[in-house]
Amino acid sequence: MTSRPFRIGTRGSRLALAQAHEVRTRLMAAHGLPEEAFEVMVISTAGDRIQDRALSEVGGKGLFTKEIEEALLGNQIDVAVHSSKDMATAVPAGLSLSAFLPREDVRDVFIGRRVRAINELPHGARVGSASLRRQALLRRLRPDLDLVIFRGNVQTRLQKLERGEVEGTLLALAGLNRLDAAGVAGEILDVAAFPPAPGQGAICVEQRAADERTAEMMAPLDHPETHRALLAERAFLAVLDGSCRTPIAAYAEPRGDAFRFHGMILTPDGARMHETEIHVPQTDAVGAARDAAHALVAEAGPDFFVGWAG
Ligand SMILES: NCc1[nH]cc(CCC(=O)O)c1CC(=O)O
Repeated sequence: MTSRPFRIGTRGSRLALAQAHEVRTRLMAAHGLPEEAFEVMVISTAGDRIQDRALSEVGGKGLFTKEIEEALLGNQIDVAVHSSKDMATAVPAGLSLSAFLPREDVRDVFIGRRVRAINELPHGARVGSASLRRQALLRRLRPDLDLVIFRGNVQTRLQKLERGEVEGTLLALAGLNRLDAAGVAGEILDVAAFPPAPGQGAICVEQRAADERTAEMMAPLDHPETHRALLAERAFLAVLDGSCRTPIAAYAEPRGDAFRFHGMILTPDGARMHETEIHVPQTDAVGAARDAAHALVAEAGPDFFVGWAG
């Protein structure tokens, strides 16, 4: 270690900070370094500042990463810690994803204000979510619900729920676990009926591609199985759509040396859905996920994707 601390860049939400601190803790353990060897640097992103519109309206996933990636490229930080789910499929030139931490729980949960489960919600109840995937999946289960856009970090959403702005919301269990807040979850949703977003539950570390010293620092943190799952899910997403404008779910579930890969595309109203399930050796998963995505595109037909525009 040289004199200056190793700089870990992150957004400033409590979840983002918890994730950055997890990376720091793992680096301390892997390299026998004290806390002072690291500096966690908070970087504000457009996604954190714009709270009143759906992400799909204001430019998608890059919103949470652009300023952080600029800080990496500008050598103001050494690594950036992200939720893989928030990452666009294309990594900017000069950067690379060098480590994926062991995956947390991939499931979504329902959190109700006065009920514990989705099927207990009264007819027409208002439910908030900013995720087109969650909205579409929820519409399939409960077409009667009044779904509204619900942005903000996890704390903000829970406060809005408590204030009664909505009767329920959906969040990733991974985030709640990292915030020690899983107690608020009413119903844990099954991955078959409610498959996660590509990358959900996995923290990833981004760095300058040519920074070999940092690559060496990060190597012991990488969890190969999660890394392979994430590459497969991101390959599936890349074929279908690089942004978060569309309801797409993908989960490469480890089964021994293989993955059970489940991919799904939906129209935003949830009325139409196409899904694929394949079993594939982990080392072949990227190509198989890409093929599965192309097959889904063919199966759905061009008119399916008209509903995805805008
Ligand atoms: N879009 C925000 C976001 N990005 C990652 C997580 C959860 C943690 C994870 O998936 O690793 C969340 C909140 C949520 O969806 O509940």
